[in-house]
Amino acid sequence: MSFELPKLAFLLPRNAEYVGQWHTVPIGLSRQFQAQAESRLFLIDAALLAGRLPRRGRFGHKGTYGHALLLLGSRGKIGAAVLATQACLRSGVGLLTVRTPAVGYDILQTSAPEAMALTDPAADFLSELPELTPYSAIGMGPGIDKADSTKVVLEQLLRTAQVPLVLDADALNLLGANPDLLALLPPDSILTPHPKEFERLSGSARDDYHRLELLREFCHKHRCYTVLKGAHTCLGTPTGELYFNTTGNPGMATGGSGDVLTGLLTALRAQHLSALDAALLGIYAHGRAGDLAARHTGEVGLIAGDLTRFIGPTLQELTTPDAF
Ligand SMILES: NC(=O)C1=CN([C@@H]2O[C@H](COP(=O)(O)OP(=O)(O)OC[C@H]3O[C@@H](n4cnc5c(N)ncnc54)[C@H](OP(=O)(O)O)[C@@H]3O)[C@@H](O)[C@H]2O)[C@@H](O)CC1
Ligand SMILES: Nc1ncnc2c1ncn2[C@@H]1O[C@H](COP(=O)(O)OP(=O)(O)O)[C@@H](O)[C@H]1O
Ligand SMILES: [Mg+2]
Repeated sequence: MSFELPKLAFLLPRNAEYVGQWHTVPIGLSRQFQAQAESRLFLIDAALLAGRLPRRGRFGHKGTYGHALLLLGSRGKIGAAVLATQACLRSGVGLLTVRTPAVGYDILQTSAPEAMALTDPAADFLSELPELTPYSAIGMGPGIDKADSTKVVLEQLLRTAQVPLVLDADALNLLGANPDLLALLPPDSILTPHPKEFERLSGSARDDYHRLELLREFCHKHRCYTVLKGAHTCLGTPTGELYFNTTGNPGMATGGSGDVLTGLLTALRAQHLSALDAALLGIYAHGRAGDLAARHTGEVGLIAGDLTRFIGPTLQELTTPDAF
């Protein structure tokens, strides 16, 4: 018998095998999984998220909603920077500053005039960390590439940041290639690897069940929240819970979808949501935006930029449940 993974999480006591995004799990392992995970498996659905996203106060101003810094892009991958920037802007942040290499300046200022551009002195890759004092959360990764100068920026960020971090893409690959940097990870950072990036961070998994075990170990060891992305994105927490997402569709299997998630999560962290609330809301809203977008474009025609247009309605839906 086979079940989609989210349903499976609650059926394991009776059904010791599952098939889903993570394929088939041997019967013994499923029992072991169930035994270990008793009551620490959750679905990310609207019910779980109720009350987690505060309404905007009548007298709120841009200072109320935080100032995010995004470190993004390299030559040829400024598109990733644009996508993360637009998503961040659509996710309620009060102010956004974007750091790209110089090659990104004109593109960013044109495609996202609401964001401030704080251009790196280097032409093609990030090479210097800016002053961090103004910011309430920092996201780094989409499109940055793995230049030596960018590794130095990441290390400086990990050593000096006093505010929540969201790390994605080559920020994760640089951590994987330089595991000593993992010890510098500030507690409650959010990491957003897809399975290949997660493999670079924590080694290869024997099977999909083992990958979830590695996820648990990784989050515990590094005191971080890790968003293992896929068809049923799974959030691992430092305390061992696993949360499986229920939104999203295969139309989101298109370049840049993950860059959008980085911008969204950074905006939520900048607004002073806890790492857990930001991760749960961000994961769900990202998939839900994909579902709303697909109603307009179809799954086949969906592109990552479409997601950004539906983040607003999705977050509205989560703050005012009766509005739709
Ligand atoms: N417009 C722009 O500027 C864009 C810029 N971008 C930027 O490019 C950079 C490189 O990012 P990247 O993720 O494409 O490269 P990489 O780490 O080699 O991983 C690719 C491999 O991972 C795997 N894989 C992925 N998902 C999986 C899953 N769910 N389940 C299983 N496997 C999965 C899969 O491996 P395969 O199965 O093919 O062996 C796939 O081939 C990054 O900085 C990003 O921000 C992009 O966002 C695009 C738009
Ligand atoms: N089949 C799918 N169903 C639902 N969501 C998906 C599917 N495929 C990919 N996604 C989502 O799309 C995003 C892809 O992220 P990522 O691999 O980092 O892409 P990129 O680096 O191109 O932006 C993730 O959030 C993932 O959960
Ligand atoms: Mg990615």
